[in-house]
Amino acid sequence: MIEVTGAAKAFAVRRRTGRLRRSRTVVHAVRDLGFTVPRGAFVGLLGPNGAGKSTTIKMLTGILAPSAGTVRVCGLDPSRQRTALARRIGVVFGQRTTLWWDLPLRDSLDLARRLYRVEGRAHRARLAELTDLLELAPFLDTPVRQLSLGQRMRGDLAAALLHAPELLILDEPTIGLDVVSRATVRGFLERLNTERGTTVLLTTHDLGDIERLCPRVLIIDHGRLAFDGDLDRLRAEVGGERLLVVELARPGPPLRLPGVAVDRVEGPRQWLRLPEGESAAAVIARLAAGHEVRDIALRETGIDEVVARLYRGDRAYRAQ
Ligand SMILES: Nc1ncnc2c1ncn2[C@@H]1O[C@H](COP(=O)(O)OP(=O)(O)OP(=O)(O)O)[C@@H](O)[C@H]1O
Repeated sequence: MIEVTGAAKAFAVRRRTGRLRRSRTVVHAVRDLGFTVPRGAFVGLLGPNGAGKSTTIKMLTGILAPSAGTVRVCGLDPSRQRTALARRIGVVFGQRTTLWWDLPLRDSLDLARRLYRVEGRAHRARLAELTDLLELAPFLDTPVRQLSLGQRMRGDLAAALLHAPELLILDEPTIGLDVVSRATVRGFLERLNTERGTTVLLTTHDLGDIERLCPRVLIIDHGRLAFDGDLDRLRAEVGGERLLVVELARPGPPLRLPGVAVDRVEGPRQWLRLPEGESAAAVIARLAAGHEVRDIALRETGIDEVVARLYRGDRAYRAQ
């Protein structure tokens, strides 16, 4: 469905270097990027700010042409065959709406139908289905500007899906949404993928989206693919360590145990980092032998921390 090979995108930027002087520098937003997404997949695209996610999405949707390499989506060259591609994919940018601000949602959706040339009967059936799945009925006749962010996002999803695209590309679809709206949008995307077989690629900073929806994650860092795999593998590779949170009877200096690093000390509490392969039971036994311990908890590294470590470059990863 998506094939990206050796793709790069560079921007020439003019910077002020003095009162009158300008210099030209080149920003490499994406370099030597390669990945494929098969039909029916649900893939999350992650990366720190400025990593190149939006640039990648713009190349996939044909808004930008790559400076080098090839990008193919649904067998088409996005920047050269943008109109043909638009009939086969749906795109939603969480920060922007494609709906008409002053029109009721229903009219905006009707305009989308004309844009995509969806025939009347097919449109009605599809609209009824999307209205049901996205619970649009209570606000179909409300002008878009009066909709809440969550309602507008559901409207945007409907507009992007009226022409039944094979591939849905989303840029931060849950940004700014409250817990309930986020759950509705996630549930909808999951059904779209499992029941309809629509391929989905989404970028997000929300790791809850990833954990809930994406069996596979691509991580971009400095314009390059830094990881391609599932979250368990990411956790195993980057966040293999576990934390032992120990509460001692009284505050004291950092504990000294062979091979165990003390991460943090707060009064009688200490956070110990267990090296990979080290048995927690053995460390606890050693600890209990020499100290008065009130409480102990073992914590796996959360996925947020794992990703933060990867972004900080604690360890270097290459996509496989
Ligand atoms: N039109 C442009 N002109 C110049 N530089 C650009 C342009 N678009 C993006 N860049 C630069 O390319 C790099 C990648 O930007 P991009 O927007 O793709 O990152 P991102 O991963 O989407 O970030 P964010 O999470 O903040 O949205 C950044 O350094 C950005 O400043």
